[in-house]
Amino acid sequence: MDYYFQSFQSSFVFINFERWPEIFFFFLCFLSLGLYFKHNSQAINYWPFLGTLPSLLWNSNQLPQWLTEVFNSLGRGSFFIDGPIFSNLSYLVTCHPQNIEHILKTNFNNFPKGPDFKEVFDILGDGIFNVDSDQWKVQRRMAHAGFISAEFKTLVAKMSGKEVEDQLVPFLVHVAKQGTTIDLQEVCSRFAFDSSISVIFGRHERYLSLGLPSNELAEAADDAEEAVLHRHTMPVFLWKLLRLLRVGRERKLSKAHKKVDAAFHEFISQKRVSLLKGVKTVDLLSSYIQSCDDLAKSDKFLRDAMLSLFIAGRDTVASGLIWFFWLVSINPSVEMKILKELKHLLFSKKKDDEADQETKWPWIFDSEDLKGLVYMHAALCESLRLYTPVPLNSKAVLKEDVLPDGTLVKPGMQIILSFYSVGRMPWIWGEDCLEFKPERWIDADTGKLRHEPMSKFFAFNAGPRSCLGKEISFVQMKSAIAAVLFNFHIEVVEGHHVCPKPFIALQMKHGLKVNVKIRATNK
Ligand code: HEM
Repeated sequence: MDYYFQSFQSSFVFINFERWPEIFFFFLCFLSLGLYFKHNSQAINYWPFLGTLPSLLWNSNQLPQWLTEVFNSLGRGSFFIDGPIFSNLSYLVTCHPQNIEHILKTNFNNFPKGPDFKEVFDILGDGIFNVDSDQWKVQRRMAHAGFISAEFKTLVAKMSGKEVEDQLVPFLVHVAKQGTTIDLQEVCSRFAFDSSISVIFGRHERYLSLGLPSNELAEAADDAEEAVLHRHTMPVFLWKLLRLLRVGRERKLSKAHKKVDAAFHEFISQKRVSLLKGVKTVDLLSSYIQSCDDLAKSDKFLRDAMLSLFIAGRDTVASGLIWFFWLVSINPSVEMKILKELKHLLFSKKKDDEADQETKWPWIFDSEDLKGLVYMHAALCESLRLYTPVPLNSKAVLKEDVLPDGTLVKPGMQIILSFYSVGRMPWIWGEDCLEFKPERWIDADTGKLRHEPMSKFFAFNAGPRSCLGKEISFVQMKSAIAAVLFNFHIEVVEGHHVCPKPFIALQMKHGLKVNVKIRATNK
């Protein structure tokens, strides 16, 4: 025992304490290299001192794809991203369906959005996306009341049909006749903007029309979203400093903020006036104002609430549509099956004496009829699975908890739910997970939609905070899809490179350049 004590003492003497910084440095190097070799996979690197932060920053422009690569290379559904030593920065990233279910449903109260989310998305104010607990409950109750009203649902169906008939289809007819190449992503984005404004404010903006007019609100929203996204690619202190100094994208954001505020305050005051005059309109803003809730007396409350709904509806629907059109264009057999289903629907609607008559062109389907189309629904779900419009979601942790896959999470930690990766894991969807196969949603025996895939499909979130606009977004997307595919043939320009660009919703980095051909009239 003495011997050990003495040798311990002598080694103590041997260490020159004036050189402790070097010793400490070498100790850290040793530790970090150990971690580097222990944890490194091809897709993620644990750097000495810096943790995984360099990998995260390096891949911040293609986060959903990179996270998917890491999951695949590690061969598991959860991993940690750690910041530099002593930084306290720790993210758990997961795509494990049971973890996601646990976080979004089973132990919902333990995983709020947290204050960081609100800080980055400060432009949304106290809208539904930015709030937790009681504030969220109030917003959810008011929004829910608007969404479930039968009158509102009827109006959405009517308005979607009208936007398709009066704007989308005439625009494509013109393009097809001119033979010009267009960016279909821009068309989808304009269509979604108009749909969103009509559902929320009952207004017809006609952002999608010949000549592609400019629109201050749409452009301000784009600028704002781009700047908010940019905040994710730099340390918090840096974007806060840029905000304080009002330079770069932060300057753009502040200008966009003012423009959005001005437009929304104008829409709100006009709506108040028209409701006072007794003009009856069915839209979400009217439903909030007429709710008689004290909160609805505040223009600031309405501005925040409507802005969240606007962002929720515009970007997601545009994203859902563009990836669908692209996937269908490169999978002609799927396109044929959708057309077959549409033709069948059309002929079943024709009266006996009309059966032999030429079908009027362009043909616009009634959105109510589209609800029953199994194959189209399956194809749309399949496209949302592969190109999930909201690729990532983030949650904070209140109390320590163990997730179903055994991962321990602690207060202060941030969790990233990678919905994009969920759809691309062979162990979740099978070896053919990267293939566009609507059939996986259909029961081969009954020909009906299968329920099982829904348990691992998080495109619309899940649990108490699941998407309130799911039903109306299907109505809007199906109306557009049916009209576009039935009346036109979309050809992607040869050599056009398609790759995802995360925006608030998943977009195409280079847009989608297409030529539009008129499809031969169907009898
Ligand atoms: C393809 C279309 C859509 C997709 C994929 C989608 C997806 C989602 C997702 C993932 C969330 C959770 C977001 C979060 O927790 O941060 C969400 C929430 C929400 N969505 Fe959608 N959405 C779509 C369309 C719409 C539309 C058209 C509206 C309404 C105009 C809408 C209204 C909402 C609302 C109000 C919430 C907040 C729910 C809450 O926090 O309680 N969504 N949506």
